[in-house]
Amino acid sequence: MELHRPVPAPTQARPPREGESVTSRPSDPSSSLPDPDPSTTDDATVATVIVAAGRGLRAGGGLAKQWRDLGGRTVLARSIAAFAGLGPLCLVLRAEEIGRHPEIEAMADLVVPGGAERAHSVRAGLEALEKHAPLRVLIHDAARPLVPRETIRAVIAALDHGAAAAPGLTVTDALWRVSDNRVAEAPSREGLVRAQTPQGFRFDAILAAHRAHDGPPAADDVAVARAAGLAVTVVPGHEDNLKITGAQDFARAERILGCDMDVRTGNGFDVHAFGPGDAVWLCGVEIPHHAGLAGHSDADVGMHALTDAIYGAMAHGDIGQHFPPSDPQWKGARSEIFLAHAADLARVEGFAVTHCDVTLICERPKIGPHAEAMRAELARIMQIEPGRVSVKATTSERLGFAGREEGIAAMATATLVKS
Ligand SMILES: Nc1ccn([C@@H]2O[C@H](COP(=O)(O)OP(=O)(O)OP(=O)(O)O)[C@@H](O)[C@H]2O)c(=O)n1
Ligand SMILES: C[C@](O)(CO)[C@H](O)COP(=O)(O)O
Repeated sequence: MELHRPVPAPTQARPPREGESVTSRPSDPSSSLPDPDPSTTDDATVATVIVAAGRGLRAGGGLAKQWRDLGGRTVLARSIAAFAGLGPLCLVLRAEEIGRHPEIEAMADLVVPGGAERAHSVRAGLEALEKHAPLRVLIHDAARPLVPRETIRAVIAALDHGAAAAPGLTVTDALWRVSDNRVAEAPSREGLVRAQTPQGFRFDAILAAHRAHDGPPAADDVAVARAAGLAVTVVPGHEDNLKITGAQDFARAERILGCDMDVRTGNGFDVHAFGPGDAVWLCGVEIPHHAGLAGHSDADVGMHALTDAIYGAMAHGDIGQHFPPSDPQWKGARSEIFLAHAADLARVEGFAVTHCDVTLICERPKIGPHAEAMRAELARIMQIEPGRVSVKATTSERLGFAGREEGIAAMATATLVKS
């Protein structure tokens, strides 16, 4: 057994105060425990055992599932990290694997060898924690790397009122018993829940229960607790808290983590020269000006840059390819048609435009007073929220064609996400 980092000072369950009654239900040995003292029920008094001594045979793939990568971190590192900030954490590994992954072991306070069955591994972890005398303990499968913090908190909170608590998920599908690939029976799902971990206990009660347990090894610690007469409270589990069991569960976990997201960025740039006229169209807003912008369409330079950014993110060419200037039907066209086309194409390909940012480069007209209207108009055309659209402007310090007020330039970026 190795000790890697200092653990909090042992926390003892306090004896009842003078005159304080301790209610006791004969069928529930847990109720003979004193109520937890609020002053000691902070997270530091909750120890954790993470059992990672399995072989992961059902998941296949050679390497045991707890050592495999899941979105850039091992499954085991994710499971340990989920319990950060609580009390001492004991990691249970197969004896021959101890010392092979120092960076993972360093995340734990104690590392101990497990046994042939999960129950043996849990027992080894509990025995190792005894000297730290935690008030409560959480026992968690390394194979459940995506356990949400809210699930952990719900289990800990339930231990304020009882000796044992565990997360469960209501069974929502009908159940079948199958024989020879045929439905032989449809058992009732009434009152059934799917058991998850972490399963939480008053430490002394579960250690005693494991020591007393005989017969075939139990599937989980709730079974051990119940065999010892402990009442177990069920708190809401979470669909994300899947147990990686078969090979297909890695893909499911990656989907939950969002690892399969396709994130694209595109940029666009456009310039239009000033010409005759008394207004310019910029980002869908008409602004009175002493000149117009020259172009085949309405010459909305900002909207063109943004449209090209969206096409660029999808690697679908540019406006010129989709709406050739040589085609007379686009003469004088509203640029709204181009932007709506690019946004529709993105939707058809499964992308959401999650953000875009347009910068107009000109001395005049002043853009600030119109920026909000431009954001609203671009958002309307793309059918996204205005909060995802940014419009800003800069001068070029009177340098170059924009500085000499010969024309207006615009640049844009667009971020597209497919999940
Ligand atoms: N002797 C064992 C068996 C299992 N476990 C742990 O208990 C958890 C739940 O077990 P399971 O999903 O069944 O894991 P494996 O036993 O590794 O999988 P398999 O049955 O497919 O070999 C896992 O984190 C596993 O590492 C353990 O610590 N010691
Ligand atoms: C403890 C457990 O995660 C509860 O659902 C589960 O029983 C352990 O996995 P196994 O496949 O039963 O070994």
